[in-house]
Amino acid sequence: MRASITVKPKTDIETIFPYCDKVDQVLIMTVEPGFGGQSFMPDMIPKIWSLRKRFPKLDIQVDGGIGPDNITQVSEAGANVFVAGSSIFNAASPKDAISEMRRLAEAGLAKKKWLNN
Ligand SMILES: O=C(CO)[C@H](O)[C@H](O)COP(=O)(O)O
Repeated sequence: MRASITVKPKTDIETIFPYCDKVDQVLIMTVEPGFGGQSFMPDMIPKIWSLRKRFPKLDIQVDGGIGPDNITQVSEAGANVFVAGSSIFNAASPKDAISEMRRLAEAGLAKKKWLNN
């Protein structure tokens, strides 16, 4: 079993810091939870940086409007688990969309930018 905490957009990331060493994963919502097809909220990116710097081994998941246009940004910030609905199911080739996002995410994570920012 894996334990996880989910953080909604209006919740400060610092609120959960005391519990992060007790869970396997934190899900940072990048839209208000409710339904697919919403626009990614770029102002959630600093939460990812902040969490990754403090917890280098934590799984950090992002959910909401994730696609090829923003997966580089969120992976460079330290997100390593991605929920993508519309960007895959609305793509001409879902298979190609997944491959491209996987490539971009792996490249973003490989930079380990959070070590220097
Ligand atoms: O349910 C959601 C929010 O509550 C998710 O955002 C959704 O499942 C993912 O879809 P999309 O990639 O279209 O945002």
